[in-house]
Amino acid sequence: MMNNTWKSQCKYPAGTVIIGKWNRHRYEIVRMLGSGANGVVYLAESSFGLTAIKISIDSVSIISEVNVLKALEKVQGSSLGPSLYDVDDWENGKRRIHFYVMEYIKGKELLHFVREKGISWAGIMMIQLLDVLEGLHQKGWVFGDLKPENLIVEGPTPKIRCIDVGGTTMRGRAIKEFTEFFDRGYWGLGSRKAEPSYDLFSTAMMMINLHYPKRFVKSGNSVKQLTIIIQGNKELLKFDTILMKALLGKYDSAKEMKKELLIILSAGERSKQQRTTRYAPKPKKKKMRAFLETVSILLITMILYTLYIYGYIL
Ligand SMILES: Nc1ncnc2c1ncn2[C@@H]1O[C@H](COP(=O)(O)OP(=O)(O)OP(=O)(O)O)[C@@H](O)[C@H]1O
Repeated sequence: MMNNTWKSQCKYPAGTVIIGKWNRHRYEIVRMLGSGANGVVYLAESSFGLTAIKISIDSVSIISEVNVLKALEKVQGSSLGPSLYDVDDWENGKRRIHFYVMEYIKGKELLHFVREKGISWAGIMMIQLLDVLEGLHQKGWVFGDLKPENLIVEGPTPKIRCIDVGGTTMRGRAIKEFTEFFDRGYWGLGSRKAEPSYDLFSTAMMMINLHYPKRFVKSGNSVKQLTIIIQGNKELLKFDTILMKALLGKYDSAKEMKKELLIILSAGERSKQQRTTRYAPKPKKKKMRAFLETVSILLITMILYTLYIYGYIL
């Protein structure tokens, strides 16, 4: 983990040019995107277009994140993490800096997106996430540090993407990075062993967080506390059974959780449609009848007219 002195030494102004020692690609810093425990991320112009470049003095953390990005790319059909473009070192006169270059993911943080577009998007985003998690788990990985800040919704057709893969851990090992609110160990509801149920717990906590943007701390019996929280929100209550199952580690796979979530979401859609049909005025049927009448009259008139012409000519 980098300390603050190292972090401040990884700070560069806009216009700084980074040239890779080995691959010789050139990157011009546009601005800082953010900094984490292991490095600083910049937006940079390059021959790849606009990219995000993560720099660090810690080669081990860079290598380990690069390995995770490579593994994520191998998950069939998944584009959860950013694509990896380049890995290199930069000698800037003073010291050697390690960096990797990835796709710049432009979008809104999950919490902002749901706040802006409406809470009904929360379930849809969770379905997308569960889909990707299933692929990831099958490849032997567990995401680990799932939280809304790490998830970005991009594109005109909203798609969930992840900007921090630092917590991704091989199945069976101890989770590398976590955030208390989303960590089942903190809530006393399971271990920090990397297994699918760890991610599913975090997914359930994320769903809770989307409905309760102000996070809360553990107080007393976790199961009781979380049950009261879920039941205290009308929207969240619809997902009661699924959330409790995920919190208690009752799902073996993301696929199973996704299936049950889909059923709840589609039942909600159906009842919404029924409500609209029941209360909406019914001018459509009348319009249709009038249209059919006009068509019949026109047809009959045309037939009579043809017969008349035919008779006249004869
Ligand atoms: N590929 C990317 N596209 C767009 N923004 C990015 C990308 N990668 C990182 N960022 C931005 O840079 C910030 C820092 O990212 P980084 O992965 O270093 O750390 P973190 O997620 O904040 O913390 P930590 O790694 O300690 O959990 C992110 O919060 C995000 O705003």
